[in-house]
Amino acid sequence: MNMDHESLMAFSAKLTSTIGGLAIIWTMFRQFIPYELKHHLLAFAFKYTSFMNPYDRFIIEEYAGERMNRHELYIASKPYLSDHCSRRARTCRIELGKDSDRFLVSIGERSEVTDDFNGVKIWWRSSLREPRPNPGTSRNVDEEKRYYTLTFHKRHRQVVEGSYLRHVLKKGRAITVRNRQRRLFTNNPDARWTSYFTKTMWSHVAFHHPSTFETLAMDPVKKQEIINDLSEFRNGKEYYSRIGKAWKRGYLLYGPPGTGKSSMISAIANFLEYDIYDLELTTVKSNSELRKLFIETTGKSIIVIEDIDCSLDLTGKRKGSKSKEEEDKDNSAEEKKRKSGLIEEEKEKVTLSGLLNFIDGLWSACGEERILIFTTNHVEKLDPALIRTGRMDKHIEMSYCDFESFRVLAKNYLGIQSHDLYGTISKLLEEVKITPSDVAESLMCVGFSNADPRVYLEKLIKSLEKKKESEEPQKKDDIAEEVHENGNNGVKIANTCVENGVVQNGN
Ligand SMILES: Nc1ncnc2c1ncn2[C@@H]1O[C@H](COP(=O)(O)OP(=O)(O)OP(=O)(O)O)[C@@H](O)[C@H]1O
Ligand SMILES: [Mg+2]
Repeated sequence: MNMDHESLMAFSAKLTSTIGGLAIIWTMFRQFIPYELKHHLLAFAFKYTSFMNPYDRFIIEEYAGERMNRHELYIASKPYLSDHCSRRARTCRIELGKDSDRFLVSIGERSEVTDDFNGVKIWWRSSLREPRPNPGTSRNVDEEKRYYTLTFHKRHRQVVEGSYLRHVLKKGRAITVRNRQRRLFTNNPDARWTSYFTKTMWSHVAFHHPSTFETLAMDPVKKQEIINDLSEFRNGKEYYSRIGKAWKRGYLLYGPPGTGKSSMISAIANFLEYDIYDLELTTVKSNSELRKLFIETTGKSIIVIEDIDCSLDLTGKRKGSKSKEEEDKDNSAEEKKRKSGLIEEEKEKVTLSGLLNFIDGLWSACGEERILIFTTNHVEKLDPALIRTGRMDKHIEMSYCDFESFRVLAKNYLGIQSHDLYGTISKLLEEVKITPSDVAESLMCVGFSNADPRVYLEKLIKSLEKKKESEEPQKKDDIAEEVHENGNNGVKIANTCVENGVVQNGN
């Protein structure tokens, strides 16, 4: 025991003197060796050590090149490591998973795990590079950077490069789809790019909307057509690349307020399991801001612009549709504006042509698997250029409640498939225009789960009858107008029609 202690002392004395010696050599090396020679010696030492070191390293940074896009491999690595290796990590990060019923474990910052791929060992390390402070200012020179380092034996380089990274990407993406909590993004008017790197144009919340195609009241044939269209789109990656078209699709939803346009968007998002980007155009200041917003959207997402007719002045101010005189007038007005500097301001504004550029122009070149949905209550107000086929691939009309739609709502709200009052309701729905939203209002029975459906169906009948009565004078007015146009002969015919409750052309 005593002997051991002595040898330990001797060893530590030796170590101290060796370190001291090395320090002296290093100081002499720095001070007395000429720069050129020093450079050559260091290069040689580096070559020698890397020759002796049998391990290679790959670095996967969070942002590749431009800070606009996160590196796909980096994004996929996190779920991959959580799923495959987190059990072996000493420091883990815990998050609440989707539906809040289980925890997601991922490897923590600056921790290491080992992966095994067909007998090849790969060491992963997650790192964080702190931002460098800018002396004299409160700002930093750059941003913090996250990255993974993969270390593996040189002889496995081909396997890692050839198949392992692809395996990580594929598995990571699949796990992301399985685990992901869908999000609802909104463009935040206060989020300005104070720094090019930090500000994101979108803020988000978890998306939980219960609307599905099952709960959506509309013509069942039309509904099935939409479901098929969406399924084809979701599985259409190869098809789109074969025909040389960007993997994107545009829908225009139109119809009166309360007919289910927003409910349809939620149903589509739930069906496809996509995120939603709700783009509020009125807060977008310029076309360049719009471009940044579009570029920041991710795949598997729906970009929604609601009430498109109210968001922009979409009346086409296109050349060609104007006469020579009008164009001359415009040109002189533009000249005046240029002089007063107004033209610069206008250039910045979000315009119809700016929007159209993203739909089928430059935006098509970046990103894929995106659906663009416009909604409007006044389809007739839209510029034909905005809704021409190819730009908006599918036009879907959401209309007033018919009997089929009522049946869906009655099933949703009252849990019934049929009732002896259905006949009366069916007849009234043929005569009265009522939105699904108003029908839903009558059928709502919050907190009375045992309530008799008859009570609510009768409530609906009452509101339909009331609506019918209020519509009668309008119908009479319409007929009177026609009669006025058709002269005396028509009066007799029209009066007879009104008395019989029939509305028809009085010619
Ligand atoms: N087709 C429908 N199927 C099921 N529920 C509907 C339907 N239409 C309307 N509703 C009900 O009415 C409410 C309002 O509908 P929604 O917001 O989808 O209408 P909208 O067409 O988007 O109206 P707006 O044009 O005012 O935005 C919904 O919350 C939903 O409960
Ligand atoms: Mg809506």
